[in-house]
Amino acid sequence: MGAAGMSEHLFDHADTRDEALAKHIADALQRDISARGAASIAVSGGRSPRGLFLKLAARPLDWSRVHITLVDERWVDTASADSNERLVRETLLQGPAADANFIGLKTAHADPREAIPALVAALATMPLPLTCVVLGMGDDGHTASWFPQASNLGALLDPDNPAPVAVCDPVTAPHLRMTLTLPVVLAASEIMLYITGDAKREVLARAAAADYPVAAITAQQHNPASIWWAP
Ligand SMILES: O=C(O)[C@H](O)[C@@H](O)[C@H](O)[C@H](O)COP(=O)(O)O
Repeated sequence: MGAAGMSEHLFDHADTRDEALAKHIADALQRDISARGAASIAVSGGRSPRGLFLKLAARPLDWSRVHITLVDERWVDTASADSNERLVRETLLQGPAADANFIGLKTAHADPREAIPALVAALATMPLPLTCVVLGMGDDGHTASWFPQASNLGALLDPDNPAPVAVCDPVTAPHLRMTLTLPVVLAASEIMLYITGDAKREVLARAAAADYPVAAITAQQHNPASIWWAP
């Protein structure tokens, strides 16, 4: 399924995949803690990563030196079942990992565009470039909140976009979104694509030919992603 340079980690069970990826991420975070005193990660929400987050939270790390943010967020109250922040708080920011520094992408602003200056300032407090970015992918080939029908998709995927975050109206999915832009993701030390199920594996395989937004990750060779797949 991969383009040149991408490594594939294929598992028989989601549980073993999650265990292996949690260890891989924790090792990367530990390397940055040792090398620069702090580490950073952006994680995706959605339905898939609950098991990964529970396993990652259980890894022994000095979590007070870890900075966590989201790849993207739905513009809903953080108490909503659709909130990615809620998922991260309930699964990843638990036990010792509750000491991590978390920056959510949802503010109290009714209009997400008004939140951008505050979010840019908040993200600038993280150790950058990010140590890891964990991307999910939708059946329509979106990743982050880079949705195929979004009117500003070109800007979201512009490698020279100076804005680290942007608002996206997905058109084909509920809720306005706040999302990291492509340059922030590509600048990370490691990009992981976290993919579950045969249908998504097929989407990934045709991403470049179909010009899906996820091809901005899979068809570039500047910073090849690793794929972590389970049925
Ligand atoms: O908030 C979101 O919608 C996401 O962060 C999004 O990019 C997600 O990773 C994919 O849509 C896959 O979502 P599922 O895991 O729910 O299939």
